[in-house]
Amino acid sequence: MAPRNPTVTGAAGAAELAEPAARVRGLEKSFGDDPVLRGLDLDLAPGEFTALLGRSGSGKSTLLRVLAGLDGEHGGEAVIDGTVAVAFQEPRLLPWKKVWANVVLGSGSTEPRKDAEAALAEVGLEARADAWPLTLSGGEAQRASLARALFREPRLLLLDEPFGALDALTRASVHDLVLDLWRRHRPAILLVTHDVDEALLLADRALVLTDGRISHDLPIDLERPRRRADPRSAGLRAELLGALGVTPEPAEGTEPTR
Ligand SMILES: Nc1ncnc2c1ncn2[C@@H]1O[C@H](COP(=O)(O)OP(=O)(O)OP(=O)(O)O)[C@@H](O)[C@H]1O
Repeated sequence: MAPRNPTVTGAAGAAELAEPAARVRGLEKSFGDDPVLRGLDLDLAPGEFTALLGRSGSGKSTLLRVLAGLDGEHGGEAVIDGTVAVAFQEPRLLPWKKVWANVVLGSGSTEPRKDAEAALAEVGLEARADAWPLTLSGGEAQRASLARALFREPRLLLLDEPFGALDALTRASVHDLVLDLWRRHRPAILLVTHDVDEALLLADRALVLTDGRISHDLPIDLERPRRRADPRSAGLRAELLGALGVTPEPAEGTEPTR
């Protein structure tokens, strides 16, 4: 994978960094007569890891789709400063192309095989470069999907429940991988998740989407050890669960919010 864009250093780079990776103002989105997003405002800072929580049907995926430019018309403004990449819960790899070809698909790389191998090595999947996507395990497919998303060095990486379909052990290893990739490439990340503990583990900031707007925008202690169920996050955890209408439980572990 190419190194991060060197233009982010120096005076011009500082000005570039000051621009939010995404700037959303008064975003409105309806399906038929049903409004989903109702005047939503949001800034995502460069390099910031943000988790987006909200009850089922609150519009999280709709917001991601608008940011990714995958949805048609909307009201208000959504400005993305730079390249955007998306990874979904179901890795959308083309089954008729080998894993390596999926990674560099549409990238215009002049040395696609070499570039794909480097990107796959970064996610620990170099041995599967010549595999067909349908032969990958869920965790492997998600790693390939991350390699493909990061290959373009996006300034904004949108993750729509990318860990949702993985078993607990695989999920933990992909969590570690995402944190590692984020630290190395430093895109701004917007992660949709139903799991408050996952948000507290991974993100710098937690948002809750309620009634078409960001109802809670909570910073997470950046100095904390990034581990599950860290007691320092207990107050914030209770606040987020309260915002989602879930009764907090004292037990550790995953807290589904649907
Ligand atoms: N293409 C579409 N056509 C019609 N309605 C849609 C469409 N996409 C989403 N919706 C509706 O918009 C609302 C928000 O959907 P969205 O998928 O954004 O919610 P979500 O918060 O991501 O939900 P979940 O957590 O269950 O994935 C829902 O009521 C959904 O039925």
